[in-house]
Amino acid sequence: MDAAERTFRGGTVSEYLLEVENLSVRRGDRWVVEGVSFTLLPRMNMAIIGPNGAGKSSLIQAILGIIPYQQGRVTLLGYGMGYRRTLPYVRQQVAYLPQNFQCDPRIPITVAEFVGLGWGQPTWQWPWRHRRQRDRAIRHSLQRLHLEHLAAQPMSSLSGGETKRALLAYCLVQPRRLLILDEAPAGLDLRGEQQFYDLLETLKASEGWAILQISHHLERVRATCDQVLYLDRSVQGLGPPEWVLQQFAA
Ligand SMILES: Nc1ncnc2c1ncn2[C@@H]1O[C@H](COP(=O)(O)OP(=O)(O)OP(=O)(O)O)[C@@H](O)[C@H]1O
Repeated sequence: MDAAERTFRGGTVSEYLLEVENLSVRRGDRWVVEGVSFTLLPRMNMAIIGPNGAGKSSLIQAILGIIPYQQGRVTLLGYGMGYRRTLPYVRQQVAYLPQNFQCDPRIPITVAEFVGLGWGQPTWQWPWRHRRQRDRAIRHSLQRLHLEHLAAQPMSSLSGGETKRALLAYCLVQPRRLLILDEAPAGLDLRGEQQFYDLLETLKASEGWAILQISHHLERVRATCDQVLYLDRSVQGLGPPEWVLQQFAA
């Protein structure tokens, strides 16, 4: 049941996909994120920009529950991220593409198996009942990313560009509402980066994803994003790309 459905059933939830309220994160003995608030609408593409060490990755990791936050509130699809009962449902709606992802060669996982990790059913259902459905979803996802010929290869043997495509296949293997990217195309050459973003735009349009992305590529942010958040521990600017980039990243 998502936020729209809960509204339909008479609940009082907002139209936002993601709401971050007054979030503060401590790492070691320092506050690295302080009092950050913003909202994300369905299908919106928002970039988080800012200097090195500004707290961008920490903010995203706290939103995803990878690291703890000390103050504030995160609401995804109308559910507080702190509720264990709804967390598996909420997590299934979100995919995260980390910075510099590389599969450890000591982990013997094939590309198809890796993509399958993105496919989830509620935990109370028996997994083997869905095996056919799952295999079909993996095959379809690999086909869409032109990775069928690599399905049985170890993940760790893929090139940088192929690894990014496998990550997108992982996102695509089931319907999702939100993609969170932490400098996802880092490490690709210019052509690879262009191909990655073209693919992302195509999939965003076809899948209806909202995107929250950390980026240092200001020209691309200007051309493709709806909103920009300039972070330097706290929010320095939030608004349309033209305005934020002119004010804070000139
Ligand atoms: N595991 C950690 N323990 C302690 N401090 C950390 C840890 N990880 C990051 N930090 C510190 O938190 C601050 C914010 O780091 P973070 O990686 O969130 O910034 P960022 O804006 O994503 O940086 P970059 O653009 O360089 O990737 C930095 O000062 C960093 O040194």
